[in-house]
Amino acid sequence: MQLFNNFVLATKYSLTFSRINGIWLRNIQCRCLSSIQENSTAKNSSNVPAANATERISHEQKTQSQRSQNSLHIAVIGVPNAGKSTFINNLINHRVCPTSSKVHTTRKASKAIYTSGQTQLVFYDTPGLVTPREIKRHNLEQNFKSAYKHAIQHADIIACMHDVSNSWSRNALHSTVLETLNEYKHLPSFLILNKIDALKSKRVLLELIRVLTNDTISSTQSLWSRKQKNRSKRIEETQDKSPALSEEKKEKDVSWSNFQEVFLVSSLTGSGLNDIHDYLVKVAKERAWEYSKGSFTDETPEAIVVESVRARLLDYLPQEIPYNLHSQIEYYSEEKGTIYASVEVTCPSSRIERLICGESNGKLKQITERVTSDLVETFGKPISLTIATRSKKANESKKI
Ligand SMILES: Nc1nc2c(ncn2[C@@H]2O[C@H](COP(=O)(O)OP(=O)(O)OP(=O)(O)O)[C@@H](O)[C@H]2O)c(=O)[nH]1
Repeated sequence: MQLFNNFVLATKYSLTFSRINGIWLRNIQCRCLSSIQENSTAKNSSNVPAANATERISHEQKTQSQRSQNSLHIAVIGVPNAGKSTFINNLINHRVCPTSSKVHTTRKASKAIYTSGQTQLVFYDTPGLVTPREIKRHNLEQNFKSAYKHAIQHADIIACMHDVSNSWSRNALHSTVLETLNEYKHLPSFLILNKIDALKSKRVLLELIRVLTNDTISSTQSLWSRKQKNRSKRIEETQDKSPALSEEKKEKDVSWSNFQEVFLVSSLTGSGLNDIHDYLVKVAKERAWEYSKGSFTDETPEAIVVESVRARLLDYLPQEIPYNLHSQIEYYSEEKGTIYASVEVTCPSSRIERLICGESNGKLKQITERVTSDLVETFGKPISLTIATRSKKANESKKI
């Protein structure tokens, strides 16, 4: 449903193309979009000394309102392509994390922030959990594996995303996921069975819940709304018992016994996301917000532009080719409410560069259009984007 909304929003943009100095520019005017706000820490404002009575009152009011603020930091983990970024974007109803149909779209842990009522949810979108072999195969950065650790260390709870659409892998939690859950067993965790829309028969889900939770959560229990009453008690009990559990009881190597809850969702269609939202709001901790109300991410706009280009290159180019490209920002500015950005994509050879550009630069134009509309959704502002390709060997560049 949320995707449909995005589509409706997208139809409100008027699109124009212009070619300046041989460069295709696509200017998108959007009519009714809110603007993304700069991140600023709300926390620090409590340290400002009140200079006079009025300031003191407003300071006290602020402190009072901070006292009633809740927040929760959620690390979303899972194997590559499980749907972590899609889940976060659709739960917070804002396109913050780049997504693609290929694995390893997310290369570093980034935050997506959602504030509703008194509660601020901070999601950590983490790179897919990988083995050293996969790091080599997909030319991943050396710090790829440690990126999610940094995220989990700052999390209050772990959301474990499991793709049920793949009949080969759905019957077991991946070894990297189990290793991570075990390493951070002091943190509460919950299981998300994602992509249920792709299942022909939902009956398989009951057995999956049984197997993946080691029979500790039954399918009827997994409906969160039915067990809210026992929730707090159970979290405390599990947290106390976690270390002992791991010593006394050996986990089956496909399951995890300490999940607090199980949710069945389709991140793509939005089905089941409201239940997770309500659950997270309920378990949020009484704590002052770290970000101001309008913040959606802690990423710089330049980084968002580059990552969005990278994500669409993954979508549009075959096999391993996009993994060998290097994208970097050439230019970024904002003038009169419009973003102007240029990204350079370095290709390993002119053959690959030709492949990206396509006949008469048709493919590069398509990619540029797609990234542009992604970025309009993210920033809520018109954007004029240029993607330039350059071959490492030929040292010449093409621009669209
Ligand atoms: N059918 C279906 N597809 C989904 C769902 N959620 C995500 N996808 C698709 O799965 C693919 C991967 O989604 P991402 O959100 O990029 O996955 P990720 O886990 O962040 O991937 P990495 O960056 O590799 O870690 C995309 O093509 C999504 O459209 C879902 O609920 N149903």
